[in-house]
Amino acid sequence: KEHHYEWDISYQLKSPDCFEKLAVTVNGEAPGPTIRATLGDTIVVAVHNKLETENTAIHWHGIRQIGTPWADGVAGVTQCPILPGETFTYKFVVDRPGTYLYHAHYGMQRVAGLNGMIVVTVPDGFVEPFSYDEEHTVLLGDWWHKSVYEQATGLSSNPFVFVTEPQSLLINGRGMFNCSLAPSGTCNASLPDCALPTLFTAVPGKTYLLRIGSLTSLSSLYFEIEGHPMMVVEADGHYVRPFAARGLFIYSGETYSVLVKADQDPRRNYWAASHVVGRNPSQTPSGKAVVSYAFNGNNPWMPPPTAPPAGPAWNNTAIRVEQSRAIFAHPRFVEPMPARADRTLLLLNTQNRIDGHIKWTINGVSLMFPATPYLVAMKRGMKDAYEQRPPPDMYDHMSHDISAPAPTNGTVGSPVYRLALGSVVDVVLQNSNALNNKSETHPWHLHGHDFWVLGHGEGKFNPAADAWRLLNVRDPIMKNTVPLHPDGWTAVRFRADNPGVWLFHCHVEAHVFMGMGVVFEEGVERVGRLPSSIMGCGQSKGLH
Ligand SMILES: O=C1O[C@H]([C@@H](O)CO)C(O)=C1O
Repeated sequence: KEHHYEWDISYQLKSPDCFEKLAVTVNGEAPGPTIRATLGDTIVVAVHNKLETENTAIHWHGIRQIGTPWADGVAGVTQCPILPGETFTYKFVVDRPGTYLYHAHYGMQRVAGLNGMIVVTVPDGFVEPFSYDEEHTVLLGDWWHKSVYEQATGLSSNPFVFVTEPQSLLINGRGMFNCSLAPSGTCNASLPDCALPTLFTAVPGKTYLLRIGSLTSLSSLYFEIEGHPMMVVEADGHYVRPFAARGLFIYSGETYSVLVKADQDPRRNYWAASHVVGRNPSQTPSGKAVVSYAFNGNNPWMPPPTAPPAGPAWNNTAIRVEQSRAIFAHPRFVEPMPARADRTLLLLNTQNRIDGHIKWTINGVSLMFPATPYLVAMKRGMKDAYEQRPPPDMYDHMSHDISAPAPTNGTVGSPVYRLALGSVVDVVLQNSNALNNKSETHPWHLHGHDFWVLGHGEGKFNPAADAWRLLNVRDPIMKNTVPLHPDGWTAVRFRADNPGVWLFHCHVEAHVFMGMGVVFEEGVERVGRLPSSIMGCGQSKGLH
């Protein structure tokens, strides 16, 4: 079945947390509509860029784009940006059930609000390893009152100005900001789109599947519902060995499905809350929504009688690592993993000062996209369109001290890891201290593939020692996004079996903007004829 959408992308004045601000919207809405389809369906989205003065591109996060690498939606990697006034049509197949996301992938535009969810259901007759009565989608976000332009300009300025912590956390596009903190006239609790929090209704006794996704730009979150524990059953489109939790740590770019039973006192309402973890949340109030039972006499708009839950200690890294380590494939859905890798990349992130600018580098290289999208440049053999020298597979892991800021400068460039088609690649992400002497959380997202999550560890991964023995090769979960925790490492394995050019990057919008990503290529010669609609910029001018 084909699903057709016509999307007008435009700026609109929105006040999701009562502060009025320009937001990039889909057909006037931010977040955009949820795309719903069944396994094997084709999605066709005609994107009309009505931003007047700004380009756009939309990435379908978690969709592997098998055979359609030009539809991945990353401006600079898989296509030229969509210019104001232009229409670009994405067409792709949803080939695995689960919960996925979409968002802008042009500069830092995602910060301005263009995001939403994709729900792919199983076909009739397919039995999932759990059951439920109804479902709700829960899209988590963070929100700034500064414009995306101010944020991007600060990051690329000398002196460097970081984006600061978000003013609000959003749940399905709604947040709560204390207006008394804002300059008068900018914030008003009676603005129509801010007056009420998101309401989730529940029928007493029913079991709900919550499809939770995070598209925060910076924040790592903990999501919980007062008095209602969760059973985690799906992650990034893969069934997990179910585990119970009071709440869920979720990182930007991840999705989880959890089961929640509506078995509490139906005569009152309950808070659902998101809290910042991993960074100091003192500037960011928790996100709040309300769970209300459909029960005679219960008023859905009555605030819950209790104080919202406070969430865990934001700086307790250990409990977050513990959750990461508790996620395994469901025993009946273990995807067989190749026993060993053909190639291992040890990728160290450092924060560096390059020509007076603060950048993130991976093995010394800060990624900057070339003017010609990689996919076009590589398929057409435009060798001077991007850096030909490959980036390093390893960093100097013997001598590098991860608890000290980077001692050396890096370079800014556009090199590519060229992977043999069909080969198995291990990637060990290694964290280190930024220039401020702190190690941060970095959720890494791989385009075009899922990876097996081999493990998370503390300190420095040492390939020569017995670090490999710590890895789970028995029932690793597959995901497309995984956190790299502070002061630690994360190891993943994937099969480079999807011809195309694929970004692998930190999903913190400011960090990828500062260069925290790498590009993989495999089998680009096997990619079918490129649509001319992805061309028109850089050396592909005139090929449009
Ligand atoms: O990328 C970042 O820059 C600042 C700080 O590290 C500057 O040194 C910060 O908190 C980030 O997440």
